[in-house]
Amino acid sequence: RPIKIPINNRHVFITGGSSGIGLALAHRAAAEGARVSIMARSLTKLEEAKNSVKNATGIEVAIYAADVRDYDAVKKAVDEAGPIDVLLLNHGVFYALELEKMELSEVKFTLDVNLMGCLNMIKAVLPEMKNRKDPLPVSIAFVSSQAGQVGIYGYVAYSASKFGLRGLAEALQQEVIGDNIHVSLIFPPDTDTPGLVEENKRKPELTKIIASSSGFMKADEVAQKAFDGIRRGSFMISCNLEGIALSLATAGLSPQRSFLMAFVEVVAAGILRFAALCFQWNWYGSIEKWHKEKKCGTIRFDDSSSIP
Ligand SMILES: NC(=O)C1=CN([C@@H]2O[C@H](COP(=O)(O)OP(=O)(O)OC[C@H]3O[C@@H](n4cnc5c(N)ncnc54)[C@H](OP(=O)(O)O)[C@@H]3O)[C@@H](O)[C@H]2O)C=CC1
Ligand SMILES: CCCCCCCCCCCCCCCC(=O)[C@@H](N)CO
Repeated sequence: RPIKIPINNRHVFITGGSSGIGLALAHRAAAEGARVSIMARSLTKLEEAKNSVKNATGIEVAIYAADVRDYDAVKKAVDEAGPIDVLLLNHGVFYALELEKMELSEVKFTLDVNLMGCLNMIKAVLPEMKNRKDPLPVSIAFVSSQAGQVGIYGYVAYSASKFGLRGLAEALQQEVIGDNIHVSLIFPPDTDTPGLVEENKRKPELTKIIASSSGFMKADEVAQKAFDGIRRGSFMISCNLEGIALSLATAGLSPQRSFLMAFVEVVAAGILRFAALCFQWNWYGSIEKWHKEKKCGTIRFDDSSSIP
């Protein structure tokens, strides 16, 4: 059933709040009159973020330096910050690279930060969130990715971590609904952030081709969509038009609050499966073409290298 989660005057705690989407979320939360706390590893980046929010809104953000992989550090930060009304699990690491070229340590790092990091946070926050005195509904929201709705070339480890969040969120929602806690998953497309600039430096060609099926957004637009969805208590929050299609096509057995959206999901299911197959046809076409070109490329290279 529909609900409304207020943001104004509530405590919003954002992991990875010192950069990119997290920083945009911090700006927006402050602008909406929330008390804001941000957490990340680098204290320098946290202080810069604090200043930038202060300059833009006049609001003093609380900062916590901790690694989400370290449960004790996370627990200490959360205890210091006090009761949380909106927990935004936004921290994340990503490199686009074929599994073959990725070190196993990088795979493990991705899963540890993106998936276990969220579980550490939730374990630390949940007891106090459940025992809150305030009867208002509260939120736990995850920043996933469109690569957490469909597997994409180059994102083996990353997609695994983000698909993991979906299972986590579906199960968690059933466990916490009795405490008026509402779970959301946010699914951004490629978004203009320092993290993406870094990722683009060594992104496989095929990852670029396939990911370009969806749009490109500004971090601030993603933050706006995120808070609109959190306020409505939406389980799945899409950020652009392709994202809406993707969420409808992958609705599966996830909960739905809006009767209108439930109706659209049912009616659109067949045609969206058709659209999904067209996308797959296209993507596998690109993969086939790329392999062919690569083979030709090798032959040409071999030929020229045999010329003295
Ligand atoms: N940009 C994009 O194209 C998209 C991004 N996303 C998702 O959005 C989220 C934010 O991405 P984006 O803003 O681009 O990333 P950025 O790299 O710009 O920022 C990541 C933030 O997470 C923090 N962080 C990273 N590792 C840890 C850790 N172990 N413990 C605590 N904090 C950590 C970073 O701070 P520090 O390094 O100091 O710890 C930083 O504040 C991620 O979950 C990402 O997967 C989803 C779709 C698209
Ligand atoms: C049936 C309808 C289908 C609709 C179109 C589907 C389009 C899918 C495109 C997926 C793009 C994934 C981008 C990941 C961004 C990200 O997370 C990174 N920048 C961070 O690593």
